[in-house]
Order: sequence, then structure tokens, then C-alpha cells
Amino acid sequence: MDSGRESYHRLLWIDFSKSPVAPPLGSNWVVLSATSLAEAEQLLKQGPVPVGTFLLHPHMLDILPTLETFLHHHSDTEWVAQVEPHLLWDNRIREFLRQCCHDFHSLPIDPYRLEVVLGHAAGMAQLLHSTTADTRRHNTPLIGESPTMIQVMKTVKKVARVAAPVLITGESGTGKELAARAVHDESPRADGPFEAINCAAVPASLIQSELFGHERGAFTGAHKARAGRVQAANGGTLFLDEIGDLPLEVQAALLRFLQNQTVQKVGSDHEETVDVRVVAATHVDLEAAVHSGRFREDLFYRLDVLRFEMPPLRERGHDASLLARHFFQTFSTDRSRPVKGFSSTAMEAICNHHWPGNVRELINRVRRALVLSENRFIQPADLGLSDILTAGSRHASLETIRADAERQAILNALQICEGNVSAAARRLDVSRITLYRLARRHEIMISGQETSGTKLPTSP
Ligand SMILES: Nc1ncnc2c1ncn2[C@@H]1O[C@H](COP(=O)(O)OP(=O)(O)OP(=O)(O)O)[C@@H](O)[C@H]1O
Repeated sequence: MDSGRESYHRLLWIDFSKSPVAPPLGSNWVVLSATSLAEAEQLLKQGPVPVGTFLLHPHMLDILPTLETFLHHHSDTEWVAQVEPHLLWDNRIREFLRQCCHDFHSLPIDPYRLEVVLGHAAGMAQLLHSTTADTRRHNTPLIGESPTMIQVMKTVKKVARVAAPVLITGESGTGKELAARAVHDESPRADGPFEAINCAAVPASLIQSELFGHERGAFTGAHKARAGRVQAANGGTLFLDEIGDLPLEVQAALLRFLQNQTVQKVGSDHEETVDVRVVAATHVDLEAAVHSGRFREDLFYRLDVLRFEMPPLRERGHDASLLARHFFQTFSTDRSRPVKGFSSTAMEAICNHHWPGNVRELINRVRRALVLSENRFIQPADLGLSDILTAGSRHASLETIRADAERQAILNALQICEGNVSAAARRLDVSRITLYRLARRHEIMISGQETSGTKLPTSP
């Protein structure tokens, strides 16, 4: 395969309708259009196409099995379905999307959202094809060089070795799912399946059968028996995202499964044994949910065996700029006036922004800047961050600026010294005791002291 970055923006656009729509995409995409599977087949024969998308209309339910075979046959391409929203309630479509597609976009087309989804698919294709199958499995895809992220990566490796459940906490968009995948990839189960389910995204009435499957006729619309996600994860890992949103009755079933490694389909009277490792994630405080009666205490203790937190992006020092450069590379285009990179003020804005939406927000801002920027180098305004620098310089008191600089200097020193407190203290020309005191003041946690802020690793 051509290893050039541009080649990842080759896109196959399949529209089966009589009057196909013109793809509303930026010129960064090299679009190959097809109106039938035969035409698509011909185009795919001419060379690899990393991303493919097709419009799924209701009249196509009949050809779903043919489409499924076609997509499986071309599984080197990352497929994105464009679907009429009401079709998403059809179990066949849901299963089809889950089995055959990288992602889906609900119609009508929203060019910006569609570009984001296709961009992710292109990024994923690049990631998958630029590494061999072997190194892919053993390389964590988490990017970061800050002490907090290095600590996360070490923790991932440690927890991957054991079979106990893992609980990943952290704000939305910090990379909890990515970390869960890394746990799976580093574990002895790496060759098994990784099944992810977002408990908040599935309607409460469907989640039990989604997780554990159902027998034919178990409820209205259950035309045939189906295995659940737990069974699908047999031999691998089940990732339960937003576990705090699981309804109480499903929590009871999940607890039984965690205790016995057995599942019972909805409408069935017998249990099946499965071998599944559970990784759960939450952005809400599960302990508080237990106190308020929204989450079962016994389930909480079952899940909370190995816990780690994904730090918010604002606590990862220069990782924000590292990630910005990474996503810039991923989504960069071959436009006639290509954007070359970030201006120094844009980088400053990236480092100063609070990132409430974490890495997901960063991805979106970089993508938007790449599409909208009229400049050779991305400016703060292209990122929607022009206020940051001016607001920062207008309102921040000298004391705040000094405190920020002190905190950043400590984080940098610890990062450079790989968490070695003595070396970092020497570098900053302060005593170890002073460094511990300052770290406590700035809520930077170094092992051996108790604060609730940023956690940093220490060398032995
Ligand atoms: N350290 C990282 N390196 C590279 N990409 C990252 C990193 N962290 C997050 N991402 C990317 O950011 C996006 C959001 O990550 P992810 O979905 O894992 O977050 P999350 O914490 O599970 O979010 P939510 O709580 O909303 O489900 C994904 O596209 C992911 O690939």
C-alpha cells in the first residue's frame, strides 16, 4: 500500500439511489463514486481505498446480506454507513452496523459531522495499516509523554496481565475507551474479541437483551434468537462505557455474570458459561451514585478491583501540543494551499486552554481549523481560541501567572526527570522537601504524599 498520508484520503462513495447526491466533502478527499456494488468492486480492484461510505435507504433492507458479504470481503477498507435515523431501531441494521462498519452517520448529511466521522475512519485506517498486525497488537495507541500519561501507560501494562475487572474513571473525552482497548491489546486476551458497549446510548428497555442476548419471541420484535455482547466477547474483553447509566435491574444481572461468569438470555431458562474480562468506565462519581442508591454497592465493589483515572487534558502539560500535532498529521489534507502547521500563538493558546471536552474537543478544534484556516499556519482564531490569550493576559493577576508558571515548571522538571523527585528538585534548585511542599500546593501528586490532584510517577 502507498504509505503517503494523502492516500488515506481516498474515499469510495457508494450511492445506490437513482439520483445520487454529490459528495459534500472538502477537496482534501479523493472521491471515487459508484452507484452499484459491481461498480464499487471494479474501483476497489484498481487499488486500496482506506475509507468507504454508502447511503443506506429503507429499500435496501432486502440486499443487506449481499452488502454484508461485500463489506466483509473488503474489510481492509474502513466502512461508514449513512443511515436514515429511523432504521437505527431495526435490530438487523444495528447488528449489521456493529459487525460490518467502522461507524455510521445519521441522515440527512451534515457535511461537518460526516467529515469528522470519515476523518476518524481515515485515521484508523492509517493507524491499522501503518503497523504490522503483530506490532499493532502490542503497541498501546495512547499518545502522551507527560508524567501523568506515562503513569497511565505503566498502569495499563500492569492491569493487563491480570484477569480481574478494571474500572477506568475520568472526564468525558479523556480516552477511557482507548485505554480500555490498550488494556485488551496488552493482555493475554489480545487475540480475542474486544466488544464495546455504551450503556448510556442503548435505551433502558433494550440494554438487558443487548448485553445478554434473547431467545426468539422473548419480547415483541424478537423474531429470532440472538447472542448478546457478553457472549460476543467470549475469550476477550467486554468494555462497558458509562457504566453508571446501567439500570438497576440490569446491574443485578451484570453482578451475577461477574460472580459466576454465566449469562442467561432474556426469555431463556438456562445459563451459559462465558470467559470474559470486564473493563468498565465512568465519567460520573460511582461512589456518589452508590450513596444515592443509583448504583448497587455490591456491583461497585466487584468492578472496582483495579481502578485508574484518565487525567484531564489540562493536567497533561505539553501533551496537548503533542496531540494537536498528531491530529494535524492525521487530518492534514492535500489542498492546493496546504496548511503547514500551527503558529506559535496557536500553540500557546492550545497550551493555555482549559479543555473541558478533553482530547475529543482537541480533535474537533484541529479538524475545524484544518478545514477553515485561510492561513499557512493555523492561528488561535482558526481553533476558536482567540479569546484565550487576550482573556488570559487581560484578567490574570501576576500572582496567578506566577503560580501557573511554577506549576508548569514543576510538571516539566518531573517529566524530564521521569518522576525522579531528587533529580527534579536538583534541576529546580530546591530541596526535596520544598518540592513535595510545592507539589502539594499545586495539587500535583507524587507517590508518598496525599493530595487529590495530578498523579505523577516516581522512579524507585
Ligand atoms: N492519549 C490519546 N492519544 C490519542 N488519541 C486519543 C488519546 N486520548 C483520546 N484520544 C482520542 O480522543 C477521542 C475520545 O477518546 P475516547 O472515546 O476514548 O474518550 P472517553 O473518555 O471514552 O470519552 P467518553 O467518556 O465521552 O466516552 C477518540 O477519538 C480517541 O481516539
